[in-house]
Amino acid sequence: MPADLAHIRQVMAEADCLYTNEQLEAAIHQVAQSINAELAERNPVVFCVMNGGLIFAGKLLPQLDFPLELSYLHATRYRNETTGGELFWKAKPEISFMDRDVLIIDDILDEGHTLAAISDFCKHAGARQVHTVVLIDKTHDRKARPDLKADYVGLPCVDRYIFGYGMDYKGYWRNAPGIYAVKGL
Ligand SMILES: O=P(O)(O)OC[C@H]1O[C@H](OP(=O)(O)OP(=O)(O)O)[C@H](O)[C@@H]1O
Ligand code: HPA
Repeated sequence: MPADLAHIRQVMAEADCLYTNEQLEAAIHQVAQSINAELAERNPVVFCVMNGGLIFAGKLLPQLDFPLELSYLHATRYRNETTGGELFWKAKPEISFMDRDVLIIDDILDEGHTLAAISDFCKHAGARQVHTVVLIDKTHDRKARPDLKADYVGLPCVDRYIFGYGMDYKGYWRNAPGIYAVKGL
C-alpha cells in the first residue's frame, strides 16, 4: 500500500526534537575518540548494520584513524513497523572475519534483540572478539538480556519511538538531520 505522505509529513511537523545534528556530531566525535583509543591495534572488520546504521557509520568511520576493513550486513525486525518482531536476515556478512576482531555499528540499541543476535552470529562464526557501538541506547527495562549493553554508546534516549539519523518512521525520515520522537509514541 502506498504511504500516506500527508501523514508522514505531519509526523515530522509534530515530532519532538530530542537531539540536534550538532549534539549528535559531538557525541559521535566522543565515541570515535574512545574507539581510536581502544581498537587502533586490532585490525577489525567493521560491519555497518543496514539500514539504520548507515548515517552513523558514515559519520563515525572517517573519524577512525587506524586500519580497518568495512562491510555491511542487514538484519531487521521492525520492517517499517513501530514494534519489533522476529529477526530476519536480509544480508549476512560476506567478508571473512575468522579470528578477527569485529566492530558492529548500529543506530540504536532498543530491546537489543538485533545486536544480541548479530553479536552471537559473529562469535559463532569465529570472530576473535566482537565490539559493538550504537548511536542511541534507549532507556527502559525491556532489554533482551538484563545485562545487554553496547561497548560504545553515543547518547541515551527516552522510551519513545524515534526517527532520524538513519532510523525510520514507517520507512521514512531516515534522512532527518536530528533525532525526533513521534508525537504520542
Ligand atoms: O534493539 P532492537 O529492539 O532489536 O532494535 C534495534 C534495531 O531495530 C532497527 O532496525 P530495523 O529492524 O528497523 O531494520 P532497519 O534498520 O532496516 O530499519 C535498528 O536499526 C536496529 O538494528
Ligand atoms: O525507536 C525506534 N525508532 C526507529 N527504529 C527503531 N528500531 C528499534 N527502535 C526504534
